[in-house]
Amino acid sequence: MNNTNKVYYSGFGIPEELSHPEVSNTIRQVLRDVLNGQELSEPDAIDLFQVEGAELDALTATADVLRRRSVGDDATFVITRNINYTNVCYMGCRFCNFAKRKSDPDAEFFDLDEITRRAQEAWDRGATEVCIQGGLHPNISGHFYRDIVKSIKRVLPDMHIHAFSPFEIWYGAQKSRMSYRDYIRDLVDHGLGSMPGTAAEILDTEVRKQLTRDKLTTEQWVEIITTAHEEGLPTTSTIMYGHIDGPEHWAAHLGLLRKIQKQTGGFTEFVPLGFIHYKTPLFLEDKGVRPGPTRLENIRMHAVARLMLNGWIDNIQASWVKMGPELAGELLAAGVNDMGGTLMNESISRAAGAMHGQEMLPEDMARIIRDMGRRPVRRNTLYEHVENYDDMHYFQRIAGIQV
Ligand SMILES: C[S@@+](CC[C@H](N)C(=O)[O-])C[C@H]1O[C@@H](n2cnc3c(N)ncnc32)[C@H](O)[C@@H]1O
Ligand SMILES: Nc1c(NC[C@H](O)[C@H](O)[C@H](O)CO)[nH]c(=O)[nH]c1=O
Ligand SMILES: N[C@@H](Cc1ccc(O)cc1)C(=O)O
Ligand code: SF4
Repeated sequence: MNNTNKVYYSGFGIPEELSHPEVSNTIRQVLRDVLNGQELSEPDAIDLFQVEGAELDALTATADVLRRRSVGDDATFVITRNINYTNVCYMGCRFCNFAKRKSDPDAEFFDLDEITRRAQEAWDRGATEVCIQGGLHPNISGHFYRDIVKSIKRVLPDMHIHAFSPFEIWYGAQKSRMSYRDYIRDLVDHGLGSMPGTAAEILDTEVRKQLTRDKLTTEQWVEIITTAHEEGLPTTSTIMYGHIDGPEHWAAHLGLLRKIQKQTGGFTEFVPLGFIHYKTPLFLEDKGVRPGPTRLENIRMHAVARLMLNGWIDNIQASWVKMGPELAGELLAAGVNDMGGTLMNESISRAAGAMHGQEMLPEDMARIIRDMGRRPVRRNTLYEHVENYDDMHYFQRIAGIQV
Protein backbone atom coordinates (compact mmCIF):
# COMPACT_ATOMS: atom_id res chain seq x y z
CA MET A 1 0.00 0.00 0.00
CA ASN A 2 3.00 2.32 -0.21
CA ASN A 3 2.85 2.71 -3.94
CA THR A 4 -0.01 5.02 -4.80
CA ASN A 5 0.30 4.35 -8.55
CA LYS A 6 -0.85 0.85 -7.80
CA VAL A 7 -4.21 2.29 -6.91
CA TYR A 8 -4.78 3.41 -10.48
CA TYR A 9 -3.60 0.32 -12.26
CA SER A 10 -4.53 -2.67 -10.13
CA GLY A 11 -7.64 -4.44 -11.23
CA PHE A 12 -10.64 -6.38 -10.11
CA GLY A 13 -9.13 -9.88 -10.04
CA ILE A 14 -6.73 -11.73 -7.76
CA PRO A 15 -3.95 -9.25 -6.83
CA GLU A 16 -0.34 -10.31 -7.46
CA GLU A 17 0.52 -9.77 -3.76
CA LEU A 18 -1.18 -13.11 -3.03
CA SER A 19 1.53 -14.94 -4.99
CA HIS A 20 4.40 -13.68 -2.84
CA PRO A 21 6.42 -16.66 -1.51
CA GLU A 22 6.15 -15.40 2.07
CA VAL A 23 2.35 -15.59 2.03
CA SER A 24 1.34 -18.85 3.72
CA ASN A 25 -1.00 -21.20 1.90
CA THR A 26 -3.63 -20.77 4.59
CA ILE A 27 -3.73 -16.97 4.35
CA ARG A 28 -3.59 -17.13 0.53
CA GLN A 29 -6.57 -19.46 0.49
CA VAL A 30 -8.59 -17.29 2.91
CA LEU A 31 -7.99 -14.22 0.75
CA ARG A 32 -8.75 -16.09 -2.49
CA ASP A 33 -11.99 -17.39 -1.02
CA VAL A 34 -13.14 -13.89 -0.08
CA LEU A 35 -12.23 -12.62 -3.54
CA ASN A 36 -14.28 -15.47 -4.96
CA GLY A 37 -17.31 -14.32 -3.03
CA GLN A 38 -17.15 -16.39 0.15
CA GLU A 39 -17.93 -14.83 3.48
CA LEU A 40 -14.95 -14.28 5.82
CA SER A 41 -15.41 -16.32 9.01
CA GLU A 42 -14.67 -14.95 12.47
CA PRO A 43 -11.76 -17.39 13.06
CA ASP A 44 -10.18 -16.37 9.74
CA ALA A 45 -10.67 -12.70 10.64
CA ILE A 46 -8.78 -13.33 13.90
CA ASP A 47 -5.84 -14.71 11.86
CA LEU A 48 -5.92 -11.75 9.48
CA PHE A 49 -5.80 -9.35 12.43
CA GLN A 50 -2.30 -10.66 13.12
CA VAL A 51 -0.62 -10.74 9.70
CA GLU A 52 2.59 -8.85 8.91
CA GLY A 53 4.97 -8.21 6.04
CA ALA A 54 4.04 -9.84 2.73
CA GLU A 55 0.82 -11.22 4.24
CA LEU A 56 -0.24 -7.75 5.33
CA ASP A 57 0.40 -6.51 1.78
CA ALA A 58 -1.75 -9.36 0.48
CA LEU A 59 -4.51 -8.42 2.94
CA THR A 60 -4.53 -4.72 2.00
CA ALA A 61 -4.35 -5.54 -1.72
CA THR A 62 -7.38 -7.81 -1.31
CA ALA A 63 -9.26 -5.09 0.60
CA ASP A 64 -8.37 -2.65 -2.17
CA VAL A 65 -9.83 -4.93 -4.85
CA LEU A 66 -13.03 -5.48 -2.86
CA ARG A 67 -13.38 -1.73 -2.31
CA ARG A 68 -13.00 -1.09 -6.03
CA ARG A 69 -15.57 -3.73 -6.88
CA SER A 70 -18.12 -2.39 -4.36
CA VAL A 71 -17.82 1.38 -4.73
CA GLY A 72 -15.30 2.15 -7.48
CA ASP A 73 -12.47 4.67 -7.32
CA ASP A 74 -14.29 7.72 -5.96
CA ALA A 75 -13.41 8.64 -2.39
CA THR A 76 -15.96 10.61 -0.45
CA PHE A 77 -16.26 13.10 2.41
CA VAL A 78 -19.10 15.12 3.92
CA ILE A 79 -19.28 18.75 5.00
CA THR A 80 -20.67 18.53 8.51
CA ARG A 81 -20.46 20.23 11.88
CA ASN A 82 -20.23 18.48 15.23
CA ILE A 83 -22.47 20.08 17.82
CA ASN A 84 -21.59 18.53 21.17
CA TYR A 85 -24.35 20.39 22.99
CA THR A 86 -23.20 19.38 26.48
CA ASN A 87 -20.22 17.66 28.02
CA VAL A 88 -21.97 17.23 31.37
CA CYS A 89 -22.25 13.51 32.02
CA TYR A 90 -22.13 11.24 35.06
CA MET A 91 -22.00 7.87 33.32
CA GLY A 92 -18.32 7.48 34.12
CA CYS A 93 -17.03 5.77 30.97
CA ARG A 94 -13.37 5.42 31.84
CA PHE A 95 -12.12 5.88 28.27
CA CYS A 96 -13.82 9.28 28.03
CA ASN A 97 -12.30 12.59 29.10
CA PHE A 98 -14.97 14.65 27.37
CA ALA A 99 -17.45 14.18 30.23
CA LYS A 100 -17.42 16.82 32.98
CA ARG A 101 -19.36 17.41 36.19
CA LYS A 102 -21.80 20.30 36.35
CA SER A 103 -19.53 22.15 38.77
CA ASP A 104 -16.45 21.79 36.57
CA PRO A 105 -15.22 25.11 35.16
CA ASP A 106 -15.08 23.47 31.71
CA ALA A 107 -18.70 22.25 31.86
CA GLU A 108 -20.71 23.34 28.82
CA PHE A 109 -24.36 23.37 27.93
CA PHE A 110 -25.70 24.94 24.73
CA ASP A 111 -29.30 26.11 24.75
CA LEU A 112 -31.55 25.69 21.71
CA ASP A 113 -30.65 29.15 20.38
CA GLU A 114 -26.95 28.36 20.45
CA ILE A 115 -27.49 24.95 18.83
CA THR A 116 -29.56 26.50 16.04
CA ARG A 117 -27.04 29.32 15.61
CA ARG A 118 -24.27 26.76 15.12
CA ALA A 119 -26.37 24.80 12.64
CA GLN A 120 -27.12 27.99 10.66
CA GLU A 121 -23.43 28.90 10.65
CA ALA A 122 -22.64 25.41 9.35
CA TRP A 123 -25.27 25.71 6.62
CA ASP A 124 -23.76 29.04 5.57
CA ARG A 125 -20.41 27.26 5.25
CA GLY A 126 -21.84 24.59 2.98
CA ALA A 127 -22.68 21.84 5.48
CA THR A 128 -25.36 19.34 4.52
CA GLU A 129 -25.23 17.65 7.95
CA VAL A 130 -24.94 18.39 11.64
CA CYS A 131 -23.63 15.57 13.84
CA ILE A 132 -25.12 16.05 17.30
CA GLN A 133 -24.06 14.07 20.36
CA GLY A 134 -23.49 14.93 23.99
CA GLY A 135 -23.22 13.79 27.56
CA LEU A 136 -26.21 12.42 29.44
CA HIS A 137 -26.95 15.62 31.36
CA PRO A 138 -28.92 14.92 34.55
CA ASN A 139 -31.16 17.99 34.20
CA ILE A 140 -32.44 17.67 30.65
CA SER A 141 -35.99 16.57 30.03
CA GLY A 142 -36.81 13.56 27.89
CA HIS A 143 -38.06 15.98 25.23
CA PHE A 144 -34.83 17.94 24.89
CA TYR A 145 -33.64 15.80 21.98
CA ARG A 146 -36.91 16.35 20.12
CA ASP A 147 -36.65 20.09 20.83
CA ILE A 148 -33.15 20.16 19.29
CA VAL A 149 -34.42 18.50 16.12
CA LYS A 150 -37.49 20.77 15.93
CA SER A 151 -35.53 23.99 16.45
CA ILE A 152 -33.02 23.17 13.72
CA LYS A 153 -35.65 21.97 11.26
CA ARG A 154 -37.73 25.11 11.80
CA VAL A 155 -34.93 27.30 10.42
CA LEU A 156 -33.09 24.78 8.23
CA PRO A 157 -35.61 22.30 6.80
CA ASP A 158 -33.04 20.81 4.42
CA MET A 159 -30.26 20.25 6.93
CA HIS A 160 -29.68 16.53 7.61
CA ILE A 161 -29.68 15.86 11.34
CA HIS A 162 -27.36 12.96 12.22
CA ALA A 163 -27.83 12.75 15.94
CA PHE A 164 -28.06 10.92 19.24
CA SER A 165 -26.12 7.77 19.97
CA PRO A 166 -28.03 4.70 21.14
CA PHE A 167 -27.06 5.70 24.68
CA GLU A 168 -28.80 9.07 24.31
CA ILE A 169 -31.84 7.29 22.86
CA TRP A 170 -31.85 4.94 25.86
CA TYR A 171 -31.64 7.96 28.18
CA GLY A 172 -34.34 10.00 26.44
CA ALA A 173 -36.72 7.03 26.21
CA GLN A 174 -36.25 6.27 29.88
CA LYS A 175 -36.81 9.90 30.91
CA SER A 176 -39.97 10.13 28.80
CA ARG A 177 -41.20 6.69 29.85
CA MET A 178 -41.53 5.67 26.23
CA SER A 179 -40.49 2.53 24.39
CA TYR A 180 -37.40 2.83 22.19
CA ARG A 181 -39.65 2.40 19.17
CA ASP A 182 -42.06 5.20 20.08
CA TYR A 183 -39.22 7.46 21.11
CA ILE A 184 -37.34 6.93 17.84
CA ARG A 185 -40.51 7.28 15.77
CA ASP A 186 -41.22 10.63 17.43
CA LEU A 187 -37.72 11.91 16.65
CA VAL A 188 -38.07 10.76 13.04
CA ASP A 189 -41.46 12.50 12.80
CA HIS A 190 -39.80 15.72 13.86
CA GLY A 191 -37.00 15.40 11.31
CA LEU A 192 -34.18 13.24 12.66
CA GLY A 193 -32.37 11.91 9.56
CA SER A 194 -29.96 9.28 10.92
CA MET A 195 -28.17 8.18 14.08
CA PRO A 196 -24.49 7.76 14.89
CA GLY A 197 -23.69 4.16 15.80
CA THR A 198 -21.44 5.22 18.63
CA ALA A 199 -21.68 3.86 22.20
CA ALA A 200 -20.81 0.50 20.60
CA GLU A 201 -17.21 0.58 21.85
CA ILE A 202 -16.53 -3.18 21.96
CA LEU A 203 -19.76 -5.18 21.87
CA ASP A 204 -18.58 -7.69 24.45
CA THR A 205 -19.93 -7.98 27.99
CA GLU A 206 -16.60 -8.56 29.75
CA VAL A 207 -14.78 -5.74 27.96
CA ARG A 208 -17.66 -3.31 28.57
CA LYS A 209 -17.54 -4.06 32.29
CA GLN A 210 -13.99 -2.79 32.46
CA LEU A 211 -14.54 0.21 30.21
CA THR A 212 -17.50 1.72 31.93
CA ARG A 213 -19.72 1.44 34.97
CA ASP A 214 -23.24 1.55 33.61
CA LYS A 215 -23.02 1.92 29.88
CA LEU A 216 -25.68 0.43 27.69
CA THR A 217 -25.28 -3.35 27.37
CA THR A 218 -24.49 -5.04 24.08
CA GLU A 219 -28.09 -6.31 23.92
CA GLN A 220 -29.50 -2.82 24.46
CA TRP A 221 -27.21 -1.36 21.78
CA VAL A 222 -28.37 -4.01 19.32
CA GLU A 223 -32.02 -3.52 20.23
CA ILE A 224 -31.93 0.27 19.79
CA ILE A 225 -29.99 0.06 16.53
CA THR A 226 -32.28 -2.58 15.01
CA THR A 227 -35.35 -0.66 16.18
CA ALA A 228 -34.01 2.47 14.46
CA HIS A 229 -33.41 0.50 11.26
CA GLU A 230 -36.91 -1.00 11.42
CA GLU A 231 -38.32 2.49 11.75
CA GLY A 232 -36.49 3.48 8.57
CA LEU A 233 -33.79 5.44 10.40
CA PRO A 234 -30.31 4.61 9.09
CA THR A 235 -27.32 4.55 11.44
CA THR A 236 -23.58 4.33 11.18
CA SER A 237 -21.65 1.55 12.92
CA THR A 238 -18.46 1.94 14.93
CA ILE A 239 -15.90 0.13 17.07
CA MET A 240 -13.63 1.80 19.63
CA TYR A 241 -10.48 -0.29 19.81
CA GLY A 242 -6.90 -0.43 21.05
CA HIS A 243 -7.30 -0.51 24.86
CA ILE A 244 -8.00 -3.82 26.65
CA ASP A 245 -9.43 -5.55 23.61
CA GLY A 246 -7.94 -7.92 21.03
CA PRO A 247 -8.48 -9.74 17.72
CA GLU A 248 -11.15 -12.10 19.12
CA HIS A 249 -13.28 -9.15 20.22
CA TRP A 250 -12.79 -7.35 16.91
CA ALA A 251 -13.79 -10.38 14.86
CA ALA A 252 -16.90 -11.02 16.98
CA HIS A 253 -17.83 -7.31 16.84
CA LEU A 254 -17.61 -7.27 13.03
CA GLY A 255 -19.50 -10.56 12.88
CA LEU A 256 -22.32 -9.04 14.94
CA LEU A 257 -22.50 -5.91 12.78
CA ARG A 258 -22.67 -8.12 9.67
CA LYS A 259 -25.46 -10.18 11.21
CA ILE A 260 -27.49 -7.04 12.02
CA GLN A 261 -26.93 -5.68 8.53
CA LYS A 262 -28.22 -8.91 6.99
CA GLN A 263 -31.42 -8.49 9.00
CA THR A 264 -32.02 -4.77 8.53
CA GLY A 265 -29.74 -3.22 5.90
CA GLY A 266 -29.78 -0.05 8.00
CA PHE A 267 -26.06 0.66 8.40
CA THR A 268 -24.66 3.31 6.06
CA GLU A 269 -21.02 2.84 6.99
CA PHE A 270 -18.49 1.37 9.40
CA VAL A 271 -16.12 3.71 11.22
CA PRO A 272 -13.23 2.28 13.27
CA LEU A 273 -12.48 4.68 16.11
CA GLY A 274 -9.01 4.18 17.59
CA PHE A 275 -8.85 4.75 21.35
CA ILE A 276 -7.26 8.13 22.21
CA HIS A 277 -5.54 7.35 25.49
CA TYR A 278 -3.53 10.33 26.73
CA LYS A 279 -5.82 11.96 29.30
CA THR A 280 -8.23 9.13 30.06
CA PRO A 281 -8.74 7.51 33.48
CA LEU A 282 -8.70 4.10 31.79
CA PHE A 283 -5.15 4.59 30.55
CA LEU A 284 -3.84 6.63 33.48
CA GLU A 285 -5.23 4.46 36.28
CA ASP A 286 -5.22 0.88 34.99
CA LYS A 287 -2.22 -1.29 34.32
CA GLY A 288 -1.88 -3.02 30.98
CA VAL A 289 -4.19 -0.72 29.01
CA ARG A 290 -2.77 -0.10 25.55
CA PRO A 291 -2.19 3.46 24.26
CA GLY A 292 -4.62 3.07 21.35
CA PRO A 293 -4.10 0.92 18.28
CA THR A 294 -0.69 0.75 16.60
CA ARG A 295 -0.27 1.86 13.01
CA LEU A 296 -0.41 -1.76 11.84
CA GLU A 297 -3.52 -2.45 13.92
CA ASN A 298 -5.21 0.56 12.33
CA ILE A 299 -4.33 -0.71 8.85
CA ARG A 300 -5.52 -4.26 9.62
CA MET A 301 -8.78 -3.05 11.21
CA HIS A 302 -9.87 -1.13 8.11
CA ALA A 303 -8.74 -3.88 5.73
CA VAL A 304 -10.30 -6.76 7.67
CA ALA A 305 -13.53 -4.74 8.03
CA ARG A 306 -13.65 -4.38 4.24
CA LEU A 307 -13.33 -8.16 3.89
CA MET A 308 -15.71 -9.06 6.71
CA LEU A 309 -18.44 -6.63 5.64
CA ASN A 310 -18.02 -7.25 1.91
CA GLY A 311 -21.39 -7.21 0.17
CA TRP A 312 -23.13 -5.89 3.29
CA ILE A 313 -21.66 -2.55 4.36
CA ASP A 314 -20.11 -0.78 1.37
CA ASN A 315 -18.62 2.25 3.08
CA ILE A 316 -15.56 1.95 5.30
CA GLN A 317 -14.59 5.31 6.80
CA ALA A 318 -11.17 6.42 8.07
CA SER A 319 -11.29 8.86 10.98
CA TRP A 320 -8.71 11.62 10.47
CA VAL A 321 -9.45 12.86 14.01
CA LYS A 322 -8.32 9.61 15.56
CA MET A 323 -5.45 8.60 13.25
CA GLY A 324 -4.34 11.87 11.73
CA PRO A 325 -4.88 12.90 8.10
CA GLU A 326 -1.75 11.16 6.81
CA LEU A 327 -2.62 7.61 7.85
CA ALA A 328 -6.33 8.21 7.11
CA GLY A 329 -5.31 9.06 3.54
CA GLU A 330 -3.00 6.06 3.18
CA LEU A 331 -5.84 3.77 4.19
CA LEU A 332 -7.59 4.67 0.94
CA ALA A 333 -5.32 1.94 -0.49
CA ALA A 334 -6.30 -0.58 2.20
CA GLY A 335 -10.08 -0.88 1.85
CA VAL A 336 -11.25 2.60 2.87
CA ASN A 337 -13.47 4.67 0.55
CA ASP A 338 -14.61 7.51 2.83
CA MET A 339 -12.72 10.21 4.73
CA GLY A 340 -15.61 11.15 7.03
CA GLY A 341 -16.61 14.66 7.89
CA THR A 342 -14.97 18.07 7.95
CA LEU A 343 -16.41 18.32 11.52
CA MET A 344 -15.74 22.06 12.13
CA ASN A 345 -15.67 21.47 15.92
CA GLU A 346 -14.13 18.25 17.15
CA SER A 347 -14.09 18.05 20.93
CA ILE A 348 -14.38 14.42 22.07
CA SER A 349 -11.00 13.24 20.79
CA ARG A 350 -9.39 16.56 21.67
CA ALA A 351 -10.58 16.23 25.28
CA ALA A 352 -8.78 12.87 25.42
CA GLY A 353 -5.59 14.46 24.13
CA ALA A 354 -5.77 14.00 20.34
CA MET A 355 -3.77 16.54 18.37
CA HIS A 356 -5.21 16.43 14.87
CA GLY A 357 -7.24 19.62 15.14
CA GLN A 358 -10.91 20.51 15.11
CA GLU A 359 -11.61 20.77 11.43
CA MET A 360 -10.44 19.52 8.07
CA LEU A 361 -11.27 21.87 5.21
CA PRO A 362 -12.93 20.40 2.10
CA GLU A 363 -9.93 21.50 0.03
CA ASP A 364 -7.63 19.50 2.27
CA MET A 365 -9.87 16.44 2.12
CA ALA A 366 -9.79 16.70 -1.67
CA ARG A 367 -6.02 17.12 -1.77
CA ILE A 368 -5.42 14.04 0.40
CA ILE A 369 -7.73 11.99 -1.79
CA ARG A 370 -6.19 13.26 -5.00
CA ASP A 371 -2.67 12.57 -3.67
CA MET A 372 -3.71 8.92 -3.37
CA GLY A 373 -4.63 8.90 -7.05
CA ARG A 374 -8.36 8.89 -6.41
CA ARG A 375 -11.24 11.18 -7.30
CA PRO A 376 -12.61 13.32 -4.45
CA VAL A 377 -16.39 13.48 -4.24
CA ARG A 378 -18.47 15.37 -1.72
CA ARG A 379 -21.33 13.19 -0.45
CA ASN A 380 -24.31 13.71 1.81
CA THR A 381 -24.97 11.63 4.94
CA LEU A 382 -26.66 8.87 2.97
CA TYR A 383 -23.75 8.60 0.53
CA GLU A 384 -25.48 10.30 -2.37
CA HIS A 385 -22.90 12.20 -4.37
CA VAL A 386 -23.33 15.96 -4.06
CA GLU A 387 -20.43 17.33 -6.03
CA ASN A 388 -17.22 16.17 -7.73
CA TYR A 389 -14.34 17.90 -6.08
CA ASP A 390 -12.42 17.66 -9.28
CA ASP A 391 -9.58 19.52 -10.95
CA MET A 392 -11.70 22.64 -11.39
CA HIS A 393 -11.75 23.23 -7.64
CA TYR A 394 -8.08 22.48 -7.46
CA PHE A 395 -7.11 25.00 -10.11
CA GLN A 396 -9.47 27.60 -8.68
CA ARG A 397 -7.90 27.12 -5.30
CA ILE A 398 -4.29 27.38 -6.44
CA ALA A 399 -5.26 30.43 -8.50
CA GLY A 400 -6.63 31.94 -5.28
CA ILE A 401 -10.25 32.00 -6.38
CA GLN A 402 -12.81 31.52 -3.61
CA VAL A 403 -14.81 28.31 -4.13
C1 LIG B 1 -18.36 10.90 23.82
S1 LIG B 1 -19.72 9.86 23.37
C2 LIG B 1 -21.09 10.99 23.16
C3 LIG B 1 -22.43 10.30 23.03
C4 LIG B 1 -22.96 9.56 24.26
N1 LIG B 1 -22.65 10.21 25.47
C5 LIG B 1 -22.43 8.14 24.26
O1 LIG B 1 -21.60 7.82 25.09
O2 LIG B 1 -22.89 7.38 23.43
C6 LIG B 1 -19.43 9.34 21.69
C7 LIG B 1 -18.37 8.33 21.44
O3 LIG B 1 -17.10 8.92 21.51
C8 LIG B 1 -16.16 7.88 21.55
N2 LIG B 1 -15.06 8.23 22.46
C9 LIG B 1 -15.15 8.79 23.68
N3 LIG B 1 -13.93 8.89 24.25
C10 LIG B 1 -13.05 8.38 23.36
C11 LIG B 1 -11.62 8.20 23.37
N4 LIG B 1 -10.89 8.53 24.41
N5 LIG B 1 -11.06 7.66 22.27
C12 LIG B 1 -11.82 7.31 21.20
N6 LIG B 1 -13.15 7.45 21.15
C13 LIG B 1 -13.76 7.97 22.21
C14 LIG B 1 -16.86 6.63 22.04
O4 LIG B 1 -16.94 5.66 21.01
C15 LIG B 1 -18.25 7.16 22.39
O5 LIG B 1 -19.25 6.21 22.20
N1 LIG C 1 -15.05 9.45 12.56
C1 LIG C 1 -15.53 10.48 13.29
C2 LIG C 1 -16.66 11.13 12.90
N2 LIG C 1 -17.27 10.69 11.78
C3 LIG C 1 -18.62 11.00 11.41
C4 LIG C 1 -18.73 11.65 10.06
O1 LIG C 1 -18.15 12.92 10.15
C5 LIG C 1 -20.16 11.76 9.59
O2 LIG C 1 -20.90 12.46 10.53
C6 LIG C 1 -20.77 10.43 9.30
O3 LIG C 1 -19.99 9.80 8.32
C7 LIG C 1 -22.19 10.55 8.77
O4 LIG C 1 -22.22 11.17 7.53
N3 LIG C 1 -17.12 12.14 13.63
C8 LIG C 1 -16.46 12.54 14.73
O5 LIG C 1 -16.88 13.50 15.40
N4 LIG C 1 -15.36 11.93 15.13
C9 LIG C 1 -14.87 10.91 14.45
O6 LIG C 1 -13.85 10.34 14.86
N1 LIG D 1 -18.52 8.43 13.64
C1 LIG D 1 -19.72 8.69 14.36
C2 LIG D 1 -19.70 9.96 15.10
C3 LIG D 1 -18.62 10.12 16.12
C4 LIG D 1 -17.60 9.25 16.27
C5 LIG D 1 -16.61 9.41 17.23
C6 LIG D 1 -16.62 10.49 18.03
O1 LIG D 1 -15.63 10.66 18.96
C7 LIG D 1 -17.66 11.37 17.89
C8 LIG D 1 -18.62 11.20 16.95
C9 LIG D 1 -20.87 8.66 13.41
O2 LIG D 1 -21.09 9.51 12.63
O3 LIG D 1 -21.65 7.75 13.45
S1 SF4 E 1 -18.75 8.22 26.47
FE1 SF4 E 1 -20.71 9.32 26.53
S2 SF4 E 1 -21.81 8.41 28.25
FE2 SF4 E 1 -19.69 7.83 28.50
S3 SF4 E 1 -18.88 9.40 29.86
FE3 SF4 E 1 -18.42 10.05 27.76
S4 SF4 E 1 -20.12 11.38 27.24
FE4 SF4 E 1 -20.76 10.20 29.03
